[in-house]
Parts: sequence; C-alpha cells; structure tokens
Amino acid sequence: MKKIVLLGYMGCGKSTIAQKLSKITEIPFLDLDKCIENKVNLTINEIFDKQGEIYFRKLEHETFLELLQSPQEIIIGLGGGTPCYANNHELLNKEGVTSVYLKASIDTLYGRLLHNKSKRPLIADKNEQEMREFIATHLFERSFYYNQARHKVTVDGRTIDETVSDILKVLA
Ligand SMILES: Nc1ncnc2c1ncn2[C@@H]1O[C@H](COP(=O)(O)OP(=O)(O)O)[C@@H](O)[C@H]1O
Ligand SMILES: O=C(O)C1=C[C@@H](OP(=O)(O)O)[C@@H](O)[C@H](O)C1
Ligand SMILES: [Mg+2]
Repeated sequence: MKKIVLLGYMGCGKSTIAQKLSKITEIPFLDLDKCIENKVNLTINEIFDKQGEIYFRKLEHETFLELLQSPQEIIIGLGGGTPCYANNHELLNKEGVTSVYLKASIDTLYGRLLHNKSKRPLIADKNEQEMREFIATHLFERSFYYNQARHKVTVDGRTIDETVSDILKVLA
C-alpha cells in the first residue's frame, strides 16, 4: 500500500505537517521517532544518552523498513537524519513510496529550533551562535540526501495549512 513520506531538517515541520495532512486526507500517520520511542520504551534523548547515536540509527533504519512494509496506506513523518544514514535515501523512491522534502531556510530553522531544542539531542546543548553555524553546515551536508525526495515543498513563510495545501497539490 502507498506510503507518503515527509522528510527534511529538524524543525522543518515533519511531525506537525504529517499530523495535519493526516486529518485532512484521513490517511493515518505515524511519526518515526514516536514509533522508535514506543518500540524501546525510551525517549529519543534517553536512546542517544544511554545507547548512543549509532544504536539510534540502527533502530531508525529497522523501524523505517517495518513501516514501509506494513500493509496499510500511511503518512510517515521521518526524523531529520533518517534519509542520511543506512542508505535510507534509496527507500525514498521505491514503488509505492511518495516522498516529499519540506525545504526550509537556515533562518526558518534557526527561528523554530532556538526554543525547541531540548528534545533534540544533536542541538540541545548549543548556544545561539553555535546553533546557527551548526544548522548551516549540517543542512548543507544533508541536502544531497534530502534532494533525493520525489517532491520538494518550500515551507518558508507558509502557515501549516498552506504547507498542507502545497503538499496536496504536488500529490495530486
Ligand atoms: N508554518 C509552520 N509549519 C510547520 N511548523 C510550524 C510552523 N510554524 C511554526 N511551526 C512550529 O515549528 C515546529 C516544527 O516542529 P516539528 O513539527 O516537530 O518539526 P520536525 O518534526 O520536522 O522536527 C513546531 O513547534 C511547530 O508548531
Ligand atoms: O536530525 C536528526 O538527526 C534527528 C532528528 C530528530 O527528529 P526531528 O527532525 O523530528 O526533530 C530525531 O530523529 C533525532 O533527534 C535525530
Ligand atoms: Mg519530528
């Protein structure tokens, strides 16, 4: 069954937009991070702290594969790093998978992440200047993977509803 996969950098809105898109389309949605947390009964922060990032990436890959193999039509909100590890980017264009990159500028991401970093272990300890530099470099490094998506929707200056409507247009 068809899968709609939302990807992009931390803070671009994957979890928020997937939820709203699900309400409108009545296609159920799953957030990959939430699925991972439920699977091991630990938060993302706890997994990074206790088991380390490599273990998280392994779980992330396994869980993504499981979701893609499930029989239902679902909307999947990935984690920001999902396409960038374990060749997950090769799964973005498999038969039955429609991937959408939610593309955000450094300014948009910085503005959203500055007060929203505590549950994101990669940036939780960074100050304002470190955050800006980190986002700029990291986004550049990851763009190759994000650009493997079938569709791209720019989210800068768009409300949640406008982004959902932009996604519906590219999916039509
Ligand atoms: N126009 C918008 N579209 C999506 N998210 C927005 C928008 N404006 C503000 N936000 C906020 O930005 C944050 C995006 O976080 P989230 O959905 O968790 O992103 P991701 O899952 O990509 O890391 C949320 O706190 C959301 O409320
Ligand atoms: O960019 C990343 O490597 C990560 C993004 C997070 O998801 P969000 O993009 O939903 O914050 C989460 O998977 C983890 O903290 C690692
Ligand atoms: Mg998320």
